[in-house]
Amino acid sequence: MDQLAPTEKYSPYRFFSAEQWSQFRADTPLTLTGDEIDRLRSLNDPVDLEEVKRIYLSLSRLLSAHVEASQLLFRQRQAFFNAQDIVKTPFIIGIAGSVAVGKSTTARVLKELLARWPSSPKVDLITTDGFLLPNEILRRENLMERKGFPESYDVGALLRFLSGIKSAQSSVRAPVYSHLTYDVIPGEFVTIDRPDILIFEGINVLQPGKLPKDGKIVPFLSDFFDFAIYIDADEKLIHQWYIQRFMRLRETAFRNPDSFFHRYSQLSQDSARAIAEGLWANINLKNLRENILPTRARADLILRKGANHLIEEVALRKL
Ligand SMILES: Nc1ncnc2c1ncn2[C@@H]1O[C@H](COP(=O)(O)OP(=O)(O)OP(=O)(O)O)[C@@H](O)[C@H]1O
Ligand SMILES: CC(C)(CO)[C@@H](O)C(=O)NCCC(=O)O
Repeated sequence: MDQLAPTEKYSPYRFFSAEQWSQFRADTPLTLTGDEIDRLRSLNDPVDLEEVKRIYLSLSRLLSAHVEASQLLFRQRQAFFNAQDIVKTPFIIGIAGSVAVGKSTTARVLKELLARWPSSPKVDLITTDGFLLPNEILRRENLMERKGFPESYDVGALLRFLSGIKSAQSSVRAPVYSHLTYDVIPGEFVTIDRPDILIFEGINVLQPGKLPKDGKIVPFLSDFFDFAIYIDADEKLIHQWYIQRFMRLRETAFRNPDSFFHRYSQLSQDSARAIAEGLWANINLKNLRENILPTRARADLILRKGANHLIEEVALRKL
């Protein structure tokens, strides 16, 4: 693993090729069909049944072991306190990585696989996009070019949300973001009601908390996580995926007059590409280098993708 495994002996991780990793699937059954995978895939991400078998079944088996262990610990603590009234809290999985690296596809595939475990757990998925400050505030604070940077999120709301989930509150609300309008949808929320597992996905989930207004240090979002995954790839590849996705969206979503990027569907191919290159270089790449990649070493598991979006290497933290 060129960038990940300089000297494994002194690294907190163990490194596996995709082939080695796939062996850990053991007898985990394949519970998804090709059609179901087609529906879960994001634009541009070629995940298929082979990839689910190669990578995701072993991951599902590993996560099942973690969930079981945390339930055992929960029961032991109940016995320790001799208290039956302690409520079980959801197991939270964080998924981090660059814009356009494929976090949403991974999160959706995992959600479906985990929900198909024999115990049929209730699995919910939330992205941190909903916790971005509305464009109105970003404009006022001159932060429109900083969308996705730590200061563009409502960190207090993120922490309140996770702390509500972790304290087993019923009906915890999360705001919703629209990629079409490029803004938080006013007054729209999803309600999360005591799931067994919550998958929490976003570029910022492994970042330290710092309230934008007063710079005060607050807890890490990941203090609430039971397991954290980082999706990794060479920055040149992610760049290519971002541009390809933008150019595809230009032919599809941007045609919608309600799209924030509608004007880019009217531009020539070259001008649109120049816009995409600018957004990548000035916002997303900067954010990757300054704020996202530095959080990689905080993950329990790193999935490293190669040229065709397929995972080539896996790093698992030694306990
Ligand atoms: N401007 C847009 N218009 C419509 N859909 C978009 C737009 N930008 C992104 N999307 C879609 O919204 C989803 C999430 O996009 P986002 O930029 O949050 O991706 P991400 O989660 O950072 O990247 P990925 O899931 O690829 O890691 C993806 O399926 C993407 O294809
Ligand atoms: C919403 C985020 C920050 C994260 O998903 C990202 O998709 C984004 O909009 N980045 C800002 C630059 C851009 O438009 O690509």
